[in-house]
Amino acid sequence: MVQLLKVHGSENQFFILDQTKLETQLTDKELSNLAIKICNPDNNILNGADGVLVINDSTHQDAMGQMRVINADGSEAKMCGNGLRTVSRYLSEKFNKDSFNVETLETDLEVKKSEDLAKGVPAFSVQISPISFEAKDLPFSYNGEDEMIEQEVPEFLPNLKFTSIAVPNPHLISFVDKINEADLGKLGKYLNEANPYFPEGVNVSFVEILGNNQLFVQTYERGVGFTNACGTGMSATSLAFALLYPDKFTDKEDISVRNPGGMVKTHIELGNTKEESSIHLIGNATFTDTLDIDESSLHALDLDQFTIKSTGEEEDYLNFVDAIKA
Ligand SMILES: N[C@@H](CCC[C@H](N)C(=O)O)C(=O)O
Repeated sequence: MVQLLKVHGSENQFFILDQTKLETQLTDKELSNLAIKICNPDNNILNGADGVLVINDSTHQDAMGQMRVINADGSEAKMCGNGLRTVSRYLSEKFNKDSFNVETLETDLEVKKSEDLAKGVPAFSVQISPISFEAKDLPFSYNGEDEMIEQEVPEFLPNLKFTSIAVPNPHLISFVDKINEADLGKLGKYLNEANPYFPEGVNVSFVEILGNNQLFVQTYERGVGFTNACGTGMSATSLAFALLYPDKFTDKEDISVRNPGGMVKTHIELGNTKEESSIHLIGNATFTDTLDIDESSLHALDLDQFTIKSTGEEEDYLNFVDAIKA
């Protein structure tokens, strides 16, 4: 028997698969097909998810495990901030450690257990790195520009300005007075189909500034569509906020970032260059259900065979969300 977990960070939903527990690891093709099937809400497995987080042994000694991120459409991303918090909790409980490194596709990231956000709402703080603004790292192409910072791009939407940051997955951010979901959906869809600007697609976030060090972020994710929250998106947005709105930002305090699924905190320290800045993302790591299945059924993608049990944690999370709304 193998056990998968259904988890979320700010209701950005994932299934965790610990490949180290399998006799035969799933191939990349099997992982991609698993994500497409299990994440599709029409298949009625806990209402689907935004992706699958795959845990492997680390390829070297400095990290306690490796995280891979497979989006709901089967594509692979370099990073996932909300997902990394849940993987950190999983590894922390597996190895009984509160502070360690997790290997991701581009680099090792420092993670550590934080104070619970509320009763029954465990939280982790994760480093978000590396940071790049360079067109080649997103990648994007627009009028031969090397970077896109508070740039008007009428081809995207008139009257808005856009900033693009890789952390290292790609983000396009626009600060708006009021989020227009229809515009966000249209632009997100356009930039994640074949288009001349972002050949590998991009996560698109619209941001409202609610006050000093207070943001609301909504994201249309590459490989997924609208999500309740995107951790790397809220992290890249917080850096853009610190750089573009110095009168509203202080590094003495965390930034509070609300999202449709709840709230996270980010901590930004600006560096000598913007790329040398540091970003930490702090938020819930909630395990909602366990899913048991024979390894053979998993390889055969016979997902009707899951035995599913609730952990009871979601009630505490929803109480926390009610409390922050009050
Ligand atoms: N939800 C994630 C980001 C997941 C990857 C993204 N869809 C991409 O393709 O870059 C997060 O919390 O960061």
